[in-house]
Amino acid sequence: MSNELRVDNLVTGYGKQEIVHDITASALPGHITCIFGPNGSGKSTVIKAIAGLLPAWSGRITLGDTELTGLPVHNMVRKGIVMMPQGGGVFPRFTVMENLRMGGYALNNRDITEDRIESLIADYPNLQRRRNTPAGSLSGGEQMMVAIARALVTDPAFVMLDEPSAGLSPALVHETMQRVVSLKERGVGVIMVEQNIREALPVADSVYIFAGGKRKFAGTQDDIRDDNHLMSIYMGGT
Ligand SMILES: Nc1ncnc2c1ncn2[C@@H]1O[C@H](COP(=O)(O)OP(=O)(O)OP(=O)(O)O)[C@@H](O)[C@H]1O
Repeated sequence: MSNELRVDNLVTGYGKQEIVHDITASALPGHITCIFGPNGSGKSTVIKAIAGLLPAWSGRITLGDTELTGLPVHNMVRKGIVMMPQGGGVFPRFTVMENLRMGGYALNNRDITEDRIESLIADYPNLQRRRNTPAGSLSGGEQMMVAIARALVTDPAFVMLDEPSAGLSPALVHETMQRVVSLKERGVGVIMVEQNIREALPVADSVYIFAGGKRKFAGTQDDIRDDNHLMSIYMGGT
């Protein structure tokens, strides 16, 4: 498929330690692809490799017909793939606007960056009001909004979110998932690593489960719900 983001037979790790063993997965624009699995199963490692933060030891990363394997982060951003790290990665001493401008660094065009920020921030009234406030003084939920908005400044085709619900109250987790759905509605492909399966599963168009650095399941949320064995082993019986 022309705009499909794929990893094929990905192997990677840290130092000499192989963490991800031959994982194949794909994601579509305008879809939410969720990756679930126990702690330490390699979920974050896979999305770091897709983002260009970790080299692929073997295997391929492609977007449609474009080869992405081996590209550094700033080139991945130019190809339309951005990642929001665990915790959002917002710089607390910088203002909301300064954080958003950092999202546009790879564009290398101040006017486009400013225009994009203005149109994005219009969707986030809380951030609009606090645009000159240091991000560290915002609530956890607002900081997550800064992180998501910052990921959108380059107008990406795919956004990878590493545990966006971590540390948020149940109400904010729900709001964050609604934001994720709104990304999909804009046509953005979302790849989301999540521990909060209860909130994330209902918004997922496709689901992967990783365990021990291997792919254990690929399918839809309905496939998972129908599989009692999977539910009890990997999903905590949710
Ligand atoms: N920077 C690093 N250096 C060395 N080992 C690492 C590094 N980051 C992660 N690991 C190891 O890689 C393995 C997989 O970690 P990863 O973060 O991908 O797991 P995960 O499935 O995302 O789980 P979690 O939800 O706990 O983050 C773990 O054993 C972890 O200790």
